Amino acid sequence: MRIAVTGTKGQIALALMERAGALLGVEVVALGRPELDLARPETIWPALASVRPRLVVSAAAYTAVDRAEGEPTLAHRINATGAGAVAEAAFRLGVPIIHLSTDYVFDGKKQGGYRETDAPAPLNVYGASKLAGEIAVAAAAPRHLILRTSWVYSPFGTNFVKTMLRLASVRKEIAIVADQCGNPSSALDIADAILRAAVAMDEGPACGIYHLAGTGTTSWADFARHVFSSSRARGGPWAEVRDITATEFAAQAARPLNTQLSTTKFAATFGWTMPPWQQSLDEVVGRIVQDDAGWHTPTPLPCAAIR
Ligand SMILES: NC(=O)C1=CN([C@@H]2O[C@H](COP(=O)(O)OP(=O)(O)OC[C@H]3O[C@@H](n4cnc5c(N)ncnc54)[C@H](OP(=O)(O)O)[C@@H]3O)[C@@H](O)[C@H]2O)C=CC1
Ligand SMILES: Cc1cn([C@H]2C[C@H](O)[C@@H](COP(=O)(O)OP(=O)(O)O[C@H]3O[C@@H](C)C(=O)[C@@H](O)[C@H]3O)O2)c(=O)[nH]c1=O
Ligand SMILES: [Mg+2]
Repeated sequence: MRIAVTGTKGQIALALMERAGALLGVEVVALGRPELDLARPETIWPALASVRPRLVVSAAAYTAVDRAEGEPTLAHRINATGAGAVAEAAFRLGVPIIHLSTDYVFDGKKQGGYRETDAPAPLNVYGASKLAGEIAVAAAAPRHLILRTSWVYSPFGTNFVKTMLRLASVRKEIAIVADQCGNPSSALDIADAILRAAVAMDEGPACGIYHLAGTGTTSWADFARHVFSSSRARGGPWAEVRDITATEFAAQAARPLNTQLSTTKFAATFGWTMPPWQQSLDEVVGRIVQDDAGWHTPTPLPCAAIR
């Protein structure tokens, strides 16, 4: 099965390529700028048509949550109009689409886990643009899965885990928001889930919105604490975490306080639950610490070795 994924350097696109690479008979073709530019919808059909995929995974997006507050038009063009054009192209090709969305479509005021039937009410521009994207995708492509995930981290690209390890290599203590809760999700686990859903979509008419996230809920502060204990155990950087409130952190974009996602619908439909976040995080931290010699104090090389 040939899968086209949007975005060439995104976390989920790279994770999908890695995970599909281990499977016989699955090929992933990544499409990104300049050939496929979500901000230039006229590029989308030619790029996707040239690949002739059996399934489209729509993973590229404008994901800079704070920057989006100052660029609402661009965020909507990419995350809503662009996503809709990808879905239109999938429909025209006669193939299903799996589109990625976010926990930030919710306002975070619910106690407990959000279900697919709960009403979205985004607090920030990014969340509003992604909600508009969900609506555009569903309208353009009847054979769609919209997977809302959250707090994505991986060995790839930019994410909270890598930011924390970089900060810890230069700071002893880091102040981190402790009053926002959610489900950290490994992009590698999400890729495994996408591949399962892809097979089910190929065989039947699965469609609709599904929540898909790591098992277990935490705060950003406790998430960081776990990153540091895991890194420290492997000789990587670590720092003390000081709890602060979101109000104290004063980010540009408002963020929801609780976006725990209930994943029972995905589990019941596709027979798959993501592992506990701590387990997946340990694996990812291990890879980051091992891969990046920059976290360790460099050992000076003897002159002979340099020559
Ligand atoms: N990161 C997270 O915590 C979460 C992400 N999601 C959603 O999951 C999906 C994947 O996220 P993730 O892998 O983390 O994303 P990343 O931020 O890692 O990557 C985003 C990708 O989108 C590409 N992109 C941005 N603008 C355009 C454009 N105009 N045209 C084509 N490509 C573009 C980027 O390209 P380039 O590399 O060239 O910049 C990059 O490859 C997104 O839909 C996101 O909204 C949902 C919940 C949480
Ligand atoms: C860097 C840093 C962040 N924070 C806070 C800010 C924020 O409340 C929280 C997380 O910050 P980030 O900017 O990494 O996370 P953010 O960009 O809000 O992450 C979101 O990205 C989008 C794409 C999604 O879809 C969401 O699911 C979610 O993962 O941590 C600190 O408290 N201290 C720090 O030193
Ligand atoms: Mg961010």
